[in-house]
Amino acid sequence: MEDKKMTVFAGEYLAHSGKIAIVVSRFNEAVTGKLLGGAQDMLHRHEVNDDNIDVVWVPGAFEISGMVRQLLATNRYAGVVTLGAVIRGETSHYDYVCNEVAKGVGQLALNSDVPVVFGVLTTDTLEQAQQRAGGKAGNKGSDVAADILELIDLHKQLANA
Ligand SMILES: Nc1c(NC[C@H](O)[C@H](O)[C@H](O)CO)[nH]c(=O)[nH]c1=O
Ligand SMILES: CC(=O)[C@@H](O)COP(=O)(O)O
Repeated sequence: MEDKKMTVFAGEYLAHSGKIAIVVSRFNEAVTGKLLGGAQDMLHRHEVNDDNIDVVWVPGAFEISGMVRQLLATNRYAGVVTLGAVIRGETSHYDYVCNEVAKGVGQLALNSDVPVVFGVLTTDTLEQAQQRAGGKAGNKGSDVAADILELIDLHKQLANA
C-alpha cells in the first residue's frame, strides 16, 4: 500500500514539541503485536525515532481509554495512538467492549487538544483481524500511525496560523 504523502518535519517537530504515545492492548497479542510493529515502522519511516515513542501495554481494549486519559494528563505528548483487537466470541461481551473503547477513545479525542487516533480492530473472526494486521487488508496500525502524523502536522499549522 502506497504511503500517504507526509511531512517529514514530524520527526524534527516532535523532537522539540513532545512525543507520541502508543497505547496497545495485550489481549489477542498475536494480532496487536503486529499492529504495533506496523505503527512503529510507519513512524520510523517518517523520521520519528524510538526516543520519541512511548509504548504502553494494557490488559485489554477496555483499559485503553483510561490509560489514554492518564497519558494526556501528563501534557507530554503531541499525539496518542490506540491499538487493539476485539474479536467476537460466544456472548455479547464483544459488544460491550467495542462500545466502551470506541466511546471512550472518541470522547477523549473530542475533548483533547492533543490528537488521538483509533486503531482498535473490532472483528467477527480472528482471520479478519489477521488480515488487518499485516495481511491482505493491510495494517491498521500503520494506517493510524500515518494518521497521527498528519494530525500533528495540522495541529502545528493551526498553532502557527
Ligand atoms: N474479549 C476481548 C477483550 N476482553 C477483555 C477486556 O478488554 C478487558 O481487558 C477485561 O474485561 C478486563 O477489564 N479485550 C480485547 O482487547 N479483545 C477481546 O477480544
Ligand atoms: C470480545 C470478548 O470479550 C470475547 O472474546 C469474549 O469471548 P466470549 O464472548 O466467548 O466470552
